[in-house]
Amino acid sequence: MKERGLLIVLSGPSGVGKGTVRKAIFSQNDTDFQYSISMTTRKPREGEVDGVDYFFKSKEEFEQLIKEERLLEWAEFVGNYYGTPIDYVEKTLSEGRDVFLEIEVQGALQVRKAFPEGLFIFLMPPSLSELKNRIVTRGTETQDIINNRMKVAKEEIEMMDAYDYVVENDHVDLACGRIRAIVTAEHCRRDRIALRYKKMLEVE
Ligand SMILES: Nc1nc2c(ncn2[C@@H]2O[C@H](COP(=O)(O)OP(=O)(O)O)[C@@H](O)[C@H]2O)c(=O)[nH]1
Ligand SMILES: Nc1ncnc2c1ncn2[C@@H]1O[C@H](COP(=O)(O)OP(=O)(O)O)[C@@H](O)[C@H]1O
Repeated sequence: MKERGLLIVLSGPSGVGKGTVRKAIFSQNDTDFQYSISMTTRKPREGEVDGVDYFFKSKEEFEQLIKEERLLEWAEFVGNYYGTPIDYVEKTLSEGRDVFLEIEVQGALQVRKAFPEGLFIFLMPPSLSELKNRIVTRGTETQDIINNRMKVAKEEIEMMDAYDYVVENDHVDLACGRIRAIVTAEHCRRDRIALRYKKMLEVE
């Protein structure tokens, strides 16, 4: 039987650079994690493509998915729903492939309950002023939303104890390197109990 893949969860406050770091990780050719595309009721931003960046859903469609228990986790974040389709995650892990989720903090805490064996990484800004700077320079949000996101960000940073690792996103390349190193180390740690190595001993 194939061993299950590793569920990797990258979370952290809005604007810290989760999307940027995730895209940088997946742009590297030797990345062999599978990205789980989320569902959202948020309107697409310019350049975003349905089925690539998100599966864009109406509020009614999303509520139906919740009712049918087709989401591993979901959260309402600054006025929109976001959620992870459960079928893709289960299928991919059972094929022995690693799944990578990039989600906000409430959702990550739900996943921790469902998958305590997952690898939970909190992406940390170098400072709160740098976090605000990143949200402002991205230019996708109004002043009201920025203030709201900063308030939520402080509450989210308080939740970092629930994670296995904290990675500072000072420079995108450095943050990616740290995440890849953590995943590699986690695989090596789990290899201690891996069936394929135990089986080696059975061969005369
Ligand atoms: N709980 C949960 N959060 C998600 C999911 N997909 C994306 N998010 C998070 O929702 C938040 C808002 O995402 P988005 O509107 O794309 O804005 P941005 O990430 O700040 O550019 C971010 O913190 C995302 O990481 C999901 O499936 N579940
Ligand atoms: N290490 C970094 N240094 C400087 N700017 C960054 C860094 N990482 C991300 N950014 C910028 O910060 C803004 C927010 O990043 P984004 O990936 O959208 O955050 P999140 O997905 O966590 O909300 C973007 O304008 C992005 O280019």
